[in-house]
Amino acid sequence: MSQAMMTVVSQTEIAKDIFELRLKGALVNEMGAPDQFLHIRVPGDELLLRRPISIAAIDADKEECVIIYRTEGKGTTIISQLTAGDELDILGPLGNGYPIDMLAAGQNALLIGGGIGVPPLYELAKQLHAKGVNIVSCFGFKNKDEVFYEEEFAAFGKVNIATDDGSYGKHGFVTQYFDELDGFVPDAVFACGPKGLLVAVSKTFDPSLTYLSLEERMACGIGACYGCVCDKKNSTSAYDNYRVCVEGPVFRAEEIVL
Ligand SMILES: Cc1cc2nc3c(=O)[nH]c(=O)nc-3n(C[C@H](O)[C@H](O)[C@H](O)COP(=O)(O)OP(=O)(O)OC[C@H]3O[C@@H](n4cnc5c(N)ncnc54)[C@H](O)[C@@H]3O)c2cc1C
Ligand code: FES
Repeated sequence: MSQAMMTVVSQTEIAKDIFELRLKGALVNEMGAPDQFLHIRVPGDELLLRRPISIAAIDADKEECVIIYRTEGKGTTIISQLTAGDELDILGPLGNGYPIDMLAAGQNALLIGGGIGVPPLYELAKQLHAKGVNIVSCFGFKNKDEVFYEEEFAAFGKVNIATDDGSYGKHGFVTQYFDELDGFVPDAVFACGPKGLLVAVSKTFDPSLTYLSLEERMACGIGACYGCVCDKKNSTSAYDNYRVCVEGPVFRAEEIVL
């Protein structure tokens, strides 16, 4: 983990309020595991706390990486105004990403994402595909305007999409369609998205084979403030919990209480 400046290569709005930001810098050489995150200092003097955003793609040859984020408040709105050549102060890469060593060529991985939980699954899909793992992706979005990266994921396997209002793909929550996987039996399940989605995933699939990426509000991002704790299964005291920024953001479903 280092703190360094990275340069904006490009910024594109790829769906409603969803931005794809490509960054360049030596920090990319430290990136590896899918779904580690960057802790970004928002330009200007107004906002003290860094904002955590997952790494969506790593291009080591070009020393570039991609983050994809939704404008939620002041911080992400300021970041969305950056253009090529601007610089960002980044701390990272932070956290433990999705493990992939336990999967071998020919095994099956199911990727499940909700909204802005989809981006961190992209680097995962890339790395699993390179290993020869079969991939099926199931993604849920609010509506057609917010759908993104369908084609990019389709390069790695089948993509099922559902929208809350039925304006694209299947109608309803993506979690309603887990029994329509056409006989695809996952050897591991990887999910990222809102808590309701993570709860449904952990109830549906074997929790020892299911990896969930959690999002908690963060302050330090490096384990010092305990601002991001989540409940540990079978914890022995109120102080026996996990810090999402250090022990996570990815946990096996059987390790945590959602
Ligand atoms: C490990 C990690 C990875 C993340 N990766 C991504 C990503 O790849 N793409 C992306 O769009 N977002 C991601 N987030 C969420 C992102 O950090 C917040 O949306 C962002 O910090 C909001 O900052 P802001 O100043 O724009 O909004 P603020 O003004 O700080 O908040 C605006 C709204 O967003 C909510 N919010 C703020 N932070 C979080 C959070 N951490 N989790 C849930 N809700 C939050 C607030 O409750 C409020 O309603 C990630 C969060 C974590 C912890
Ligand atoms: S954000 Fe400070 S311990 Fe996780």
